[in-house]
Amino acid sequence: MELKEYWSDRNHSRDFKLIRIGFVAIRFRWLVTLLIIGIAGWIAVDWWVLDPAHFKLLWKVRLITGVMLTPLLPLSYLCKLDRRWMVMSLHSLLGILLLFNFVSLWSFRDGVPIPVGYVAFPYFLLALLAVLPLPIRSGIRVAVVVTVAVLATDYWLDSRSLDNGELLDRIWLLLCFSLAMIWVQTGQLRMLLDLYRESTRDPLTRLMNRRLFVRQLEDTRQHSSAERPYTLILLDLDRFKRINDDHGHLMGDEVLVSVANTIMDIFGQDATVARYGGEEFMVLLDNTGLEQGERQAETLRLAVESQPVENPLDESEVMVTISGGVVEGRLDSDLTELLRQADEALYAAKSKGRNCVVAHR
Ligand SMILES: Nc1nc2c(ncn2[C@@H]2O[C@H](COP(=O)(O)OP(=O)(O)OP(=O)(O)O)[C@@H](O)[C@H]2O)c(=O)[nH]1
Repeated sequence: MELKEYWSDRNHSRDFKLIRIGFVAIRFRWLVTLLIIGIAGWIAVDWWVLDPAHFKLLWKVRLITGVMLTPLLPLSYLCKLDRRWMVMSLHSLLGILLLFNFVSLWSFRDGVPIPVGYVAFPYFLLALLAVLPLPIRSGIRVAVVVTVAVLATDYWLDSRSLDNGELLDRIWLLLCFSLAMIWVQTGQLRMLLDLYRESTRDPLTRLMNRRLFVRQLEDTRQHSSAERPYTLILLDLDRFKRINDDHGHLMGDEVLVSVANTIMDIFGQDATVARYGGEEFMVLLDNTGLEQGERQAETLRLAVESQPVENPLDESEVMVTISGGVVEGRLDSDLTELLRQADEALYAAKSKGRNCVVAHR
């Protein structure tokens, strides 16, 4: 769990960014729907508590605000596609609501007592925005925008409040609500990150699982070109059942973790590595042709062969080897066919006697 993951979405993977934005978009849509109903529905309360002249002005303000918020509903569907739409939608929401806050408070400028629903609106807004799983940096931005707008509105409409303790009181209250909002938002983000990890990581090796790998593969395919192919390496541990049978499943697990670590040592951040099945691993090398991929698979095979795995129970060593099938993909590749070809190449490597790499040509 790293703090920087909570600080900014720059530290999130592309896949998680898309998932989070999708989640934010759904909550945003509900938020806007509730605000439209709430702001327009409040007309009934105003009719009850305000004098007729004041009511005549404010019901129009409320209705116009509701109408201004409505385009944000279809916009929220675009948010799922691009982060910029999300940022624009959030800014628009804040802009419209803070303008509503300004105009409605302005209508009370003649010394008419302000009903609590209007005084509390900015705090209510901060509480509502807590439902969005935003990183801390975005939460701070929202809090600063709301705080500055509320204080500017106060100053503009009632500069008297600067002379007494009211200003300090407001700042203090806004700070408390802002901190609570950021705290809840971070909690939501953490929950989302935890759920994402649970559903995309293999618990034993901590590599990504097959589900996420297939999504990454599709993403790589879409960004590939004739000059920029990608290569898949399907790896399978040789005679792994025998290791389990001879040394126990605990040792089998130890071997899987050790091979996963070796793959990560060899490829590091340059590749997408997944535990594809029980004793199968998949490596995706972006911007890599077949020959280069084959060479890298061979380097990995040698590394695994030269690193026996120590049995934690009796400190004996177990020799491990892997076989690999290598295949090159293009923009127009059918991924199901590509995976079938990788499987075929792996099968050929097994048939050749194992502990070798075969490329599909
Ligand atoms: N310890 C352990 N074993 C696993 C795990 N997942 C799958 N296996 C075992 O992996 C073994 C795979 O065996 P096989 O498919 O027969 O393959 P193999 O013995 O490696 O033989 P070849 O692939 O033909 O070289 C099975 O015994 C599974 O029980 C796991 O998470 N931990």
